[in-house]
Amino acid sequence: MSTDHHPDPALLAKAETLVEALPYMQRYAGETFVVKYGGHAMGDPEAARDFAEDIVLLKAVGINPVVVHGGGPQIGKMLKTLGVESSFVDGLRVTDAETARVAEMVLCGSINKEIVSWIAQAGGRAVGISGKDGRMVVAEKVRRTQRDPESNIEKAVDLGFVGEPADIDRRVIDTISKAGMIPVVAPIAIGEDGHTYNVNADTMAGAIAIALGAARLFLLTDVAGVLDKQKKLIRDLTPGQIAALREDGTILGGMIPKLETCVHAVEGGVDAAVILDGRVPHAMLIEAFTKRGAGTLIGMD
Ligand SMILES: Nc1ncnc2c1ncn2[C@@H]1O[C@H](COP(=O)(O)OP(=O)(O)O)[C@@H](O)[C@H]1O
Ligand SMILES: CC(=O)N[C@@H](CCC(=O)OP(=O)(O)O)C(=O)O
Repeated sequence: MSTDHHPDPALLAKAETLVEALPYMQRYAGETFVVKYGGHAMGDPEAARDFAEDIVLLKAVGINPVVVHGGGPQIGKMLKTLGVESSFVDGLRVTDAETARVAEMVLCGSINKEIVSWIAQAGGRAVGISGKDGRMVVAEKVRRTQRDPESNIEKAVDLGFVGEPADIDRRVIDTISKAGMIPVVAPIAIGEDGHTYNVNADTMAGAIAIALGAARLFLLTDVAGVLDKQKKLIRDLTPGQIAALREDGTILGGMIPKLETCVHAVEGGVDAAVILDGRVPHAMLIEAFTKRGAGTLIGMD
């Protein structure tokens, strides 16, 4: 028997990490975390394995994780293979009937089932669904206008079958979560008109987070979080500060709809939304269970 009372420092550090996580685990037990896994964050198999382990760990400590995934780059690749032209307006893919068919095939088919498999490999039980299943998400057609550069007149642009959630029935997700399983949702919805609608994955995740009264909305992407003009990570933001950063041109491109989703979510009752780097190993665990956190946290003033 050892008489040494000082354990290996490396083991002690591991134990301390677990103890540091305890108050966070206690705080979040029984709460819902909605996690959006973006198409860009999805590329690397190693990162995908870490992501799946984090999700299974959240479930194991009594949190209800709900995964909403993207797949924009993968849809783009398939459309190219099939010779279908694709364009974007304000970060939204213009979706005709053929594009909607391909988006549904890629999102609900290969990507959704791949994530379900990763979670299974990490020891969890995931159920892959789309917004159509159980009539969970009923979408309405997105209406946009654009200024014509020649006449300077605002004109309506038809994005086709691009939808935004108008009505969410949480029963399917609740049933899966209560059964000890993890819902994995593809951002495809049904319209009142019976058509298939393509929904931006950030928008879908935000709407589901509000409907579930989630404690956290995590948006996993391919940057460290929101960066300032010097490319330094901004750790905390409020809706007011986001409006100012948009005004001065710090926030551009895909970050604009992402932050709109975050503001909408926290104003809709989600405690906080966090933009995280999905390429960083275990970014979600660092954010949820350590004092340091990771990424940019958006909360109310
Ligand atoms: N201030 C900013 N901080 C961080 N990223 C920004 C900022 N402004 C614009 N971006 C861009 O937003 C991108 C993330 O949005 P997007 O490409 O739509 O992500 P995803 O495909 O994961 O949903 C970043 O890769 C970056 O190019
Ligand atoms: C309407 C619309 O733009 N839908 C998106 C859905 C996928 C998505 O949002 O994927 P990421 O999160 O990986 O970008 C699209 O067709 O690309």
